[in-house]
Amino acid sequence: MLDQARVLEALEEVQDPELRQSIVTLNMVRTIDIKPNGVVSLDIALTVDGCPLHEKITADVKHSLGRLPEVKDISVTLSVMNEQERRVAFQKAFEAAQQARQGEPARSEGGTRINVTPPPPKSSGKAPLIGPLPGQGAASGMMSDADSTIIIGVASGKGGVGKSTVTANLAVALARMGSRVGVIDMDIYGFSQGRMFGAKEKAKVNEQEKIIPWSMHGVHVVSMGMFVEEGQAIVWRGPMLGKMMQQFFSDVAWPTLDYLLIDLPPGTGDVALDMAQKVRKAKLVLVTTPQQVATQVAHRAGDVAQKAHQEIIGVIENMSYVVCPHGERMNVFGEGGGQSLADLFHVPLLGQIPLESTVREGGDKGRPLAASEPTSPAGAVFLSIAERIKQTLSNEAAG
Ligand SMILES: Nc1ncnc2c1ncn2[C@@H]1O[C@H](COP(=O)(O)OP(=O)(O)OP(=O)(O)O)[C@@H](O)[C@H]1O
Repeated sequence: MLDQARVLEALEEVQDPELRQSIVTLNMVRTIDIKPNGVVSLDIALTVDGCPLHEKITADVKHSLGRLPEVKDISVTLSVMNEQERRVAFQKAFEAAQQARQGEPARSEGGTRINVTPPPPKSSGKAPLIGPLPGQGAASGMMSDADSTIIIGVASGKGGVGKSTVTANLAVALARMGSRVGVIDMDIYGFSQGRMFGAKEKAKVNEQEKIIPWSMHGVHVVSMGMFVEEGQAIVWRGPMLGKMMQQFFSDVAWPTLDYLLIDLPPGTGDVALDMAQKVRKAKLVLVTTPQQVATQVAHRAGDVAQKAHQEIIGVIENMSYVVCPHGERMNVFGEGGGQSLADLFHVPLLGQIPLESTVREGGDKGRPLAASEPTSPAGAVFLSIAERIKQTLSNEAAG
């Protein structure tokens, strides 16, 4: 007999593509109505209005329910969670990711799985390579609270807002100010730091069998691009991604660093959750564009960070305006998104970066603008943001 329990059971396999958990676990299925003629009507609550993934969720729901022989037709209505429901959903996603890491084997959904595990370092078996789960003792190296490297994750709610561009330019700007800077390109599905920094070489290991980071424009960088070509499909899920992050911290011959920036994948998926849990001292910068919809999605990334008690140090608004030939500013993508996101989290808006073709060209040519044209309008903003971050953090350290 077709009842709510069977419908829910069938829906278990449908995941929120961003939170990577079942829509049932996340309480996204609000109502189920089953008519005697086999028509099933559902109300699914999205985590945020304008969720760009609603088509996928609807298609997945229809696909899963369509496999039940008694189901003759499916009608899906989408609504939006309120603040309280959203918080519960994020908490559940967070807890599920935590459980998944405890011993679950790596899963792949087909496609290429690339094992980048280098030969075990000589120290393996002695020091723990991975940061502990909360309450499991002290972490080691750059993941530990004791190490003085300041770790800053660069996050965005959605792709294409310029998070990788901002990461590269901020790193260069910090290095120009005399800091020792590293970058981990954790944007596993869309890694681009190799291109942005102009690095092409594949991974090399030193005598201790640790990966030697690329070193360009005064910045040390590791990326998936050391192992595979940009654009190559990589299909990895939770625990495997956690392992990747572990390797990028522990199995790399990092020099002493003042700052380590982490280019996170867009959204609030496994990597962001993982970093929040493993690298508890990591701080976060949120990148958004001026549009309200981008801000709403970035809000989710910030929400997850706050759940994990991760400090958000500020918001960077990218593609904020175009400088016209006579010097006036034109807000092509609207305005106010960065400030309203900053206000939501009670953090400063660290800077507004103009939309400039030189920014894109710098990224494509492997010469970040902060290195090639630091006095251009956008170059100067990158430097002022780096200055502001440095100042904020040293004020914090001074108490
Ligand atoms: N301020 C800017 N002016 C002009 N072009 C920009 C600017 N910022 C970023 N871009 C361009 O926009 C595109 C997307 O930027 P980028 O790859 O940094 O975004 P992203 O948020 O990291 O995306 P994803 O997470 O999907 O990889 C790139 O072509 C980049 O050169």
